[in-house]
Amino acid sequence: MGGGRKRRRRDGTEAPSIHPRNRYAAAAPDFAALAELYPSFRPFVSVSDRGRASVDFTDFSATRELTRVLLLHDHGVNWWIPDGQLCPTVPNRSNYIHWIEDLLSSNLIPPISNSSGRVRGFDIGTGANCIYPLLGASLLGWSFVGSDVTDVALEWAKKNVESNPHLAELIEIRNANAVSFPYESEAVVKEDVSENISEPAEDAAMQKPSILVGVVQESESFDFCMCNPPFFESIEEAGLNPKTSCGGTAEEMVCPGGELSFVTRIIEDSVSFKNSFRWFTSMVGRKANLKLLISKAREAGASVVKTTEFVQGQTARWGLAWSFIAPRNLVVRSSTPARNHHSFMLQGLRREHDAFQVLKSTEAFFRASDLSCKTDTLSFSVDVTLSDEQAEAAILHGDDYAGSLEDSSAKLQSVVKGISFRITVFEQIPGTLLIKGSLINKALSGNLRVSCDYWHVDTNLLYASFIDQ
Ligand SMILES: C[S@@+](CC[C@H](N)C(=O)[O-])C[C@H]1O[C@@H](n2cnc3c(N)ncnc32)[C@H](O)[C@@H]1O
Repeated sequence: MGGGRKRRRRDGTEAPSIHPRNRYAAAAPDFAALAELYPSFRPFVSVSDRGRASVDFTDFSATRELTRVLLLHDHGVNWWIPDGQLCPTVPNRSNYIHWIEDLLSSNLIPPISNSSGRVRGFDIGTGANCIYPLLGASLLGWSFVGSDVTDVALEWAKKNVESNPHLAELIEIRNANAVSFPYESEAVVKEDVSENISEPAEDAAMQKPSILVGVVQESESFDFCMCNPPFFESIEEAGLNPKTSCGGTAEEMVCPGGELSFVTRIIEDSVSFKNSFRWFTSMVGRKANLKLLISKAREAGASVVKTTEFVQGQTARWGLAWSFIAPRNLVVRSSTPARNHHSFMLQGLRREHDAFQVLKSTEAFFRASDLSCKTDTLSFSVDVTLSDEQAEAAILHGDDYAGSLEDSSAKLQSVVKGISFRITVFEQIPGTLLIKGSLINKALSGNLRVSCDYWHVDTNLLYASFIDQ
């Protein structure tokens, strides 16, 4: 999210960049230095005539050894997986962790009470590699429940936790097959009705393992859940990327209905845990599915939906987050006048909070929401642009405030393009700043209210974030 220098794709859209807090953002792993330090890694590193060290990513053993060495060297984590299991790429997986960190630190929705005071996450389908709990615990001290359904994943996830006594207290591995019955998952109930089958819920659950319902206990609460779902409907669809060999068995990569079905079930289950999770999140592999899932989360009653795009080699991946918790700064759309500018004063600021610092904070604030920003330090202004998805989400966001969901799909179809606004910071006297925002593309008359509301919501949050400082 945000930060870093953005690359442009051929179609002119911005390519996502590595998260600025990712430890590999400044410099990619140094294979030669790692080979010096770790003799077991040495056979997998070749050095060109020009002295450039490289690793053959089409070799599973090389990819796995690189992951092992990076986890050990940079994260102090002991790790291994058996042949053929999905091998995670440490820099890519770290981006998802940092995006969640951004969601948790945003003021958008209030925190949920958590007795330990420690961030607690639920990793759906943690895999044999257990990568997200190991990264979240080692990088940020978070605690996790990691669930899975296959024997090999459960066995190796546990082994990976036990090999790290310093993290073992923080990570619990849970078998999602061993659900606590009886339970009534909406998904199961709906299915029984639609197929007119009078099977007991247990039998239906045997066919489709539980995801959250029955796995999460009633008394539990989590700051977030995350998931790298089985993306594909068949192993043929999963195919093989000839440029890499990250392994991955059918159990890991495939499920009936693919990611759309899997993440839909998470959304359906999330309704039963509206107040037990602050954020529900999942990775999504297809843009078309992302759009459908945004709508499904809204239909399920989510009050906030956020998305991001992850940098993931040649393959595009998105992050989807939703919550049922009411946003802190409610702006009632129907009563918000359709203005194309808005301003407020910040008074009594400390000396170090001058116009320049506030301008930089403004930029950082919007970048943290994954909006594209261009700052002009001469005019003390920052231009903020929403992507099409963000604009769509803004429209839907607004509908919830207005309390009407009926016309949301119609509005979704009238795609809003090119929403951007300018925030300018004026220093009135030391300690007093005027923050002014105005729409840049006023030609958007039909969507002016939406754009203005989006800006209005975010400037309220912006204001709140200054007050918090
Ligand atoms: C794509 S893998 C992700 C593994 C790991 N989290 C990663 O990012 O490399 C998906 C995982 O979901 C697991 N899975 C499938 N159905 C599940 C369910 N109902 N509950 C929990 N895990 C499930 C699979 O066994 C597999 O380990």
